[in-house]
Amino acid sequence: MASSATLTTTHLPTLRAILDEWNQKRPATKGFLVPLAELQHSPPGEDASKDVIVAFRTRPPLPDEAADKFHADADATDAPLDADGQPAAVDFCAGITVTSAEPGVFVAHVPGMKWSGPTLTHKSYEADLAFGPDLENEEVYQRTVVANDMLSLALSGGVGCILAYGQTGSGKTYTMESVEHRVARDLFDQARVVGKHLLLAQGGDPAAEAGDVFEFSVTFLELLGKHASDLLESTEEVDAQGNPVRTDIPVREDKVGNVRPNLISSTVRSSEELEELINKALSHRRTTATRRNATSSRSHAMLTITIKNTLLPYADEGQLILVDLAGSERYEDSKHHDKQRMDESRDNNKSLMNLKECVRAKARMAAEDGFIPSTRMCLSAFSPHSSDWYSRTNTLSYAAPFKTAPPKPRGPVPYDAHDPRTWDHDKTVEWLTTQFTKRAIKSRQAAWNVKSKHAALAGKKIKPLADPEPGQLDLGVDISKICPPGSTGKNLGMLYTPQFVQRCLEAQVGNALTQDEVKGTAVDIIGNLFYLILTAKTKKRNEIMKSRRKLVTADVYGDAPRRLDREYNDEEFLEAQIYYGTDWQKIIMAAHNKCKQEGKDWWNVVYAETTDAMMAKFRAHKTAAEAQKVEAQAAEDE
Ligand SMILES: Nc1ncnc2c1ncn2[C@@H]1O[C@H](COP(=O)(O)OP(=O)(O)OP(=O)(O)O)[C@@H](O)[C@H]1O
Repeated sequence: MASSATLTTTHLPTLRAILDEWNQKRPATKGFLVPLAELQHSPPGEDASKDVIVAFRTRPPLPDEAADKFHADADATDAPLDADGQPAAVDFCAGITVTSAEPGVFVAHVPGMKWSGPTLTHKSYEADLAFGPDLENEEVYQRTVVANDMLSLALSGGVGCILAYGQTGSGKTYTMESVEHRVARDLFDQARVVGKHLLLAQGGDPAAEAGDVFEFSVTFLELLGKHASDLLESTEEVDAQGNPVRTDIPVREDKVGNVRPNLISSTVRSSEELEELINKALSHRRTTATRRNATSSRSHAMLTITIKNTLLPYADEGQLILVDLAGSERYEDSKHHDKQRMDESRDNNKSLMNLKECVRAKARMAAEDGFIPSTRMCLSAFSPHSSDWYSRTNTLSYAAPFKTAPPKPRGPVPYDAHDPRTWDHDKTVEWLTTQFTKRAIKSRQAAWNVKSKHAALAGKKIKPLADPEPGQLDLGVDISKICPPGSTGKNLGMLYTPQFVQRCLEAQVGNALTQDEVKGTAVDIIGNLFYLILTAKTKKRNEIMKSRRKLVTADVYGDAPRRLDREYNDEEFLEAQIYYGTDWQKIIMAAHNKCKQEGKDWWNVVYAETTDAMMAKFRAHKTAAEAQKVEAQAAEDE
């Protein structure tokens, strides 16, 4: 394994020739399933939204970037020079080719070295969508947010979340800012459409201002290292880099484990107001010129739009969460940073690792539970350059947990009366009928009580209420419309409260229940269903936690050598690389060359042994440094 820059710089002409040959032989690129023009005019169908979507995007090379990437490294002694002894002009060398847009497939061209000379390994990676360098932001937005109906999902009380992850300078901010502006552009129009639909379902006035059905509030959080701040807070003070100095805000956990940063929540009533707020927050975001990116956002930024349905004030609030994560940095990206930037990079990398673990845990839970309640999207951004292959592998391994396969069909699940996820259609209809029957009996009794009271006032007595004949009770709704053929308890459990309420309103028949009664009953019933699901999930989760084997990181992280007896976590691996600096690659290269001479197995034996030894040295250094620190502290205390 050679240093990415060294290997590709020295052997660029050969690598380009191999790439050309591969390009000539490969089949034509597959496009998207639906042309953009059709996508824009056909609203997404019922099943258009997926639970988890992984999208790749690679940007075009920027002017002069290729030369910079290959020659900016002061340590690169073997960079080709021109006749004047200056670094020779370097043309772009592609590190990624999109071979299919949907399903997304892109091929990463990984440089390597054999005795016979440099090699390129063409590794395929799959996602739901892959956006090549020529695609505009509008198309990316249409095919991610619009095609997956994320705005309607949030307006229906659901949660839509997009996380942009990738190496520094790969195009996350470019993509996410464009998504944010387009959400601001479209959200209120979409709210009017959905609002009108809701008003109509309730027999309300369709001409009424449907936009008033929803209330929108916005927060914008910035996380930089261990500091959280509010991007909507204005401040006059600036630091040495010209970035605003903002006060840290407390981040607390509530009783049920939700993390609650203490942010200003601003109400917005129109596209213009939302756009203004987004612009204000983005202008407050800290950026620094780094070697990889002249305007590198050094922080994670999280825009949350919370949507309250005023027709159903007791229902779940919908959320759109758009997260532009700080760029991941390798040693090569960060070695010219000052101490503060170095600390930021370390904290950023650490938090990205932690987030990855959370995503993995959530994805596994969802797969085990067979129940995923929202749409989440991981938008992975990639540099197009051949020299960035290592970071690319890292980004791909980051996206992997998102792609945790949806729960596989495991054959019929045994029926459990206390777990709606196990109910088939008939059992679900039976349960709904019981629920509405209870309500109808209550209403009937209440109506009889009123009549009886009136009669008593008039000195009369009315006949006692007879038990209803089976099947004769007027439930006020058509259950077959609430639970149409094929629909099960699990399907109902995936609806959000407003969606279920709307379904019940549309299923209303006769006069047994007023609209308000249908609404109230629907909210109670879906609440009961959620409660049953939550209880069943908690019970199952506890069982799983008891029996869960220790997770082995090797199956997800990809290329770093793993040994079951001596696991490296990625954070430590990265710290070790920073500690070794350029020596890291030198030691690896020397071991690689020796291994080739001796004809040993590189990947499973020599690479693993070499990194083991380096990690041991790094750990010893860390222990000694800690001890020194303690000693120095003790001396200072004296
Ligand atoms: N699809 C694209 N088309 C044209 N230019 C792009 C594209 N994507 C990114 N760029 C440009 O590339 C540069 C880096 O992009 P951006 O700042 O979005 O990277 P980033 O991943 O957010 O980096 P960091 O993590 O350092 O903040 C910017 O100059 C941006 O304008």
